[in-house]
Amino acid sequence: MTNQVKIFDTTLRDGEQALPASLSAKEKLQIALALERLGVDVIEAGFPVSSPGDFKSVEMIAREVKNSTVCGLSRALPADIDACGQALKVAEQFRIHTFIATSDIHVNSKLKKSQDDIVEMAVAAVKHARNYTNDVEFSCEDAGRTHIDYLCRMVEAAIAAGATTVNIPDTVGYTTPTEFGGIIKSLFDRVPNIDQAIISVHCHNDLGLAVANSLAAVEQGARQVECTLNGIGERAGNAALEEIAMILQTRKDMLGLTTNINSSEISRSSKLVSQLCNMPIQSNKAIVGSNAFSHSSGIHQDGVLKSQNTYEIMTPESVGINKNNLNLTSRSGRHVIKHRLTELGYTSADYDLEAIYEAFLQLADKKGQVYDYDLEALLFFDKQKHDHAYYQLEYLQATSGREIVPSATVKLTIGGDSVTRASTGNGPVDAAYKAIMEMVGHDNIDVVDFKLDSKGEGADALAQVSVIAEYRGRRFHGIGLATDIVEAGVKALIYVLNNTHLADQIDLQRHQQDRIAGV
Ligand SMILES: CC(=O)SCCNC(=O)CCNC(=O)[C@H](O)C(C)(C)COP(=O)(O)OP(=O)(O)OC[C@H]1O[C@@H](n2cnc3c(N)ncnc32)[C@H](O)[C@@H]1OP(=O)(O)O
Ligand SMILES: CC(C)C(=O)C(=O)O
Repeated sequence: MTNQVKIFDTTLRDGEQALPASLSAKEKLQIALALERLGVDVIEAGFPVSSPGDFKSVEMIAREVKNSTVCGLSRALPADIDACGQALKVAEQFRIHTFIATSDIHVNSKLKKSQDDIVEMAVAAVKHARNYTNDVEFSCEDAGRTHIDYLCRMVEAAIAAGATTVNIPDTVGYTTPTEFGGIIKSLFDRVPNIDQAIISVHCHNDLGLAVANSLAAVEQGARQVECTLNGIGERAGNAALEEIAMILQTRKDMLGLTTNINSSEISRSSKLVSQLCNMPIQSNKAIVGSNAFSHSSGIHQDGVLKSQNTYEIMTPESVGINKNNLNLTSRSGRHVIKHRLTELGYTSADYDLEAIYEAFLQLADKKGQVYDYDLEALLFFDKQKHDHAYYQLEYLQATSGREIVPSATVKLTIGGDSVTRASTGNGPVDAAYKAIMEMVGHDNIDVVDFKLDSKGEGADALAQVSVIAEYRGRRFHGIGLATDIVEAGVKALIYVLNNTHLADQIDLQRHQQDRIAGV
């Protein structure tokens, strides 16, 4: 048996299921490219049949990603599998992942079919997927609560039908490590054709055991782990990729296993996901929490100063965290910005130095000192900027205070034309939003959530606003970052508007294609 464990990342599929609003195709692509740099073997990019937007983003990722296998999920239904095949066919290497539940509770109460019917559907689905690719994964949903005899029967049938990876999910995070490891061991002991497929695991964190269960499975021979960055996913989430990767790397002495993960990419990939998904990382989170490499008590600090490994079992650098000792201010030049970005793990292909430097100077003039977080935020927003964004903010002035009516004047570029409006409201953000909505003419956008966070250190922190808005029955997420709260709020709304505009365009294209096809 190989000592290589494949890392199958499902941040864009199971992870996205946990978000209150979908990511845009562009955001998903940004995450997919980060996952590729991180070295994941398989990127589960989405569930193509679920919506035209998901189909498009899977197709876009399939086209752009070259060094990881791109995968799409489907129920055990021909139409779902066909959607995967269509969306993925542009990829250099792709996998179709099909699944059906096998536990009594799901078979009887949800699928309402017999066990024989379910085996038949699974076999037919795997065979159908093999018409598109030789790389087919089959999952027994809720395997953790499936009777072991039936699970063995299903795994054997799926492999005989052509599944090259068989995944054993603990869908509801119910099992304990000894129990889950035991399930994997039983499969290896009892399924006669098991060596013809890779056994994979997909553990949820309902009892906080997702990583421990995945590790127990690997110790029993599983050679693929499904996981997500920062552990995001349905309910309490999935096994955290960064924890699995660093356990295997740090305890190679005991486990003797390797992965293809380039661990120095972990920190910035994790930040990107946290930022785009608006899912803050708890400070004591293993590997990527802000306290993961901080030492606060005297005995620890003394130990670390004498020898870092007294209290650090891995170095911050090994996960891409670099300690900064250069102060970045408006007196800094391009060289130091480039140097710092290189230290943070970015290459010149990741940014436009002139654009970043200009944004940096503006920020430094307002803030004095610019921290790593600020620099990464500038990079992040630079990447977000579409050169031809339909809606762009040109000018904003807002007034508020006691005993006056809050008002705002906003100038936007809309599809290349400049438009200005002024409005009043119950606060400056409300006034600016009213002015924008009037210009945009959307009375069907409903802002359902507005969250303000401070990002960075102390009173110097930047304001980050996250907005969720409903538009034509779907939810869109936007983020805005600025030294000024009103500006951050306006940028977040404009971000949403650009995403709704892209979604409208995808729908329009789809209608045109349907019309041509005579549907
Ligand atoms: C454990 C997991 O994470 S599984 C992945 C979860 N992800 C998603 O659900 C993606 C988002 N979902 C969607 O967009 C929609 O639910 C769709 C497009 C997939 C399906 O929508 P609808 O056709 O309206 O069906 P709906 O979601 O209401 O119900 C699911 C149906 O699929 C059936 N089903 C569920 N799993 C499977 C499966 N693996 N194979 C075949 N059928 C299945 C259910 O029994 C139900 O069928 P029924 O209508 O005959 O009762
Ligand atoms: C579809 C499968 C792999 C899944 O997400 C689960 O069982 O949790």
